[in-house]
Amino acid sequence: MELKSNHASPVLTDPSPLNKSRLGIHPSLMPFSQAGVGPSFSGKYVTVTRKKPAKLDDVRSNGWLDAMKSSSPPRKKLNKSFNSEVTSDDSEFGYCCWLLKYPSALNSFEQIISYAKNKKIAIFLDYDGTLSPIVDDPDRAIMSDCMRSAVKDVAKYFPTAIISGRSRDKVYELVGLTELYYAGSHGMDIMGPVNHSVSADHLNCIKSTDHLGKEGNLFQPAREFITMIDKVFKTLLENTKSIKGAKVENHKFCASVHYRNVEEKNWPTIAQCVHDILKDYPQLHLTHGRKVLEIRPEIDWNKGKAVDFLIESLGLSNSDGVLPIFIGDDRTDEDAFKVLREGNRGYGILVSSVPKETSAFYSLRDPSEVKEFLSSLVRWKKLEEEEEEAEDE
Ligand SMILES: O=P(O)(O)OC[C@H]1O[C@H](O[C@H]2O[C@H](CO)[C@@H](O)[C@H](O)[C@H]2O)[C@H](O)[C@@H](O)[C@@H]1O
Repeated sequence: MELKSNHASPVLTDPSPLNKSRLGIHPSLMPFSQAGVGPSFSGKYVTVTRKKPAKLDDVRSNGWLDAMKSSSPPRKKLNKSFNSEVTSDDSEFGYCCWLLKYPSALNSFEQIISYAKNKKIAIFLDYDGTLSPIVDDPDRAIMSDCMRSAVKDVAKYFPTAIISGRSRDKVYELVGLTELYYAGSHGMDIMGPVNHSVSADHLNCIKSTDHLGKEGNLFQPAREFITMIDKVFKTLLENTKSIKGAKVENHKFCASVHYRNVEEKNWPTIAQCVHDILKDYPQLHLTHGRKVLEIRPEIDWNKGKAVDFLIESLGLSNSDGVLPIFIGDDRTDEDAFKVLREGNRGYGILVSSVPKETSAFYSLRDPSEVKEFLSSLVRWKKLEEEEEEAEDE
């Protein structure tokens, strides 16, 4: 592990960004071009040219199981050379070493705000594992009242959006704050501010109204897939119903199969169910989340593109005076971290209590540190505004 600190400038070299094969997806299941294969959709972002994946008899051989095992960090790891459990002191040491590369955003707060001075900050937040702790039952991933008020406060000072893997309706129901923008299904369902130039540029972007009747720009680049995802969801529900602990969710533009509560000996069966579905739908592909397999449309769209879309919608693109900050904990958040890092544009902050490979720039240990970070931003901004007012008087 490289121990050199990288916190001298907001964005440095990308530490070997994650790619599909490293996420455990066998190359034979990765999308590749073959003209004329798959339906032709009209949307600007649909790039369905994938051939059916080769038949794999055993999901063990294609890397899915390895990816499933590593998809949420174990609390303790075995030290193979000594055949003993790594002590918590060892884990803490490993975490401290990792912090040199991905410094705590709390400890680096002064540095962050000195870079943010005279810039307009835009905040992008993931939900699960970031605003709410990871729990066994996805329906019980409740955000605390103090986190809700921290997010509400932050939205008073900075444009703030939630970008979640859940459906937009579900994440709105969980967060319940009208002052935010919401993107569901990993950014495939965005309700952003009205911006006429944006809707003209993007197909599938229409004027719409939100839950409270407020007008916004609704962007759904995978609209054509709604019926297909619903069908896939129903099949998954049927095919996994005998697997104890399995849970399937329909997020409208993607479907999730949770195996957190499934005995590990049954994980191959879960993987096989998902694998069998993907064989029938070459227009869809797999991504791995935290103890969850997700089936998504094969379109060129992700949380990173959603961040770009929202920045543009907010009228903040093409400006050096903008500092986007994305806070997330999941592999799907890496797309957003990469967009900010590669464009030298802002800060990705990974929420993790264990060392992880990431394209984020800073880290926070858990949702309670996320809350502290958001509150610190609010305190700093308030003070800055008070000082400006005092100077004007
Ligand atoms: O992008 P996110 O907002 O982080 O959503 C990602 C997934 O979050 C949920 O699952 C995860 O959190 C659950 C509750 O803590 C946990 O039980 C599960 O194991 C995690 O994978 C959600 O249920 C998924 O559909 C989202 O894709």
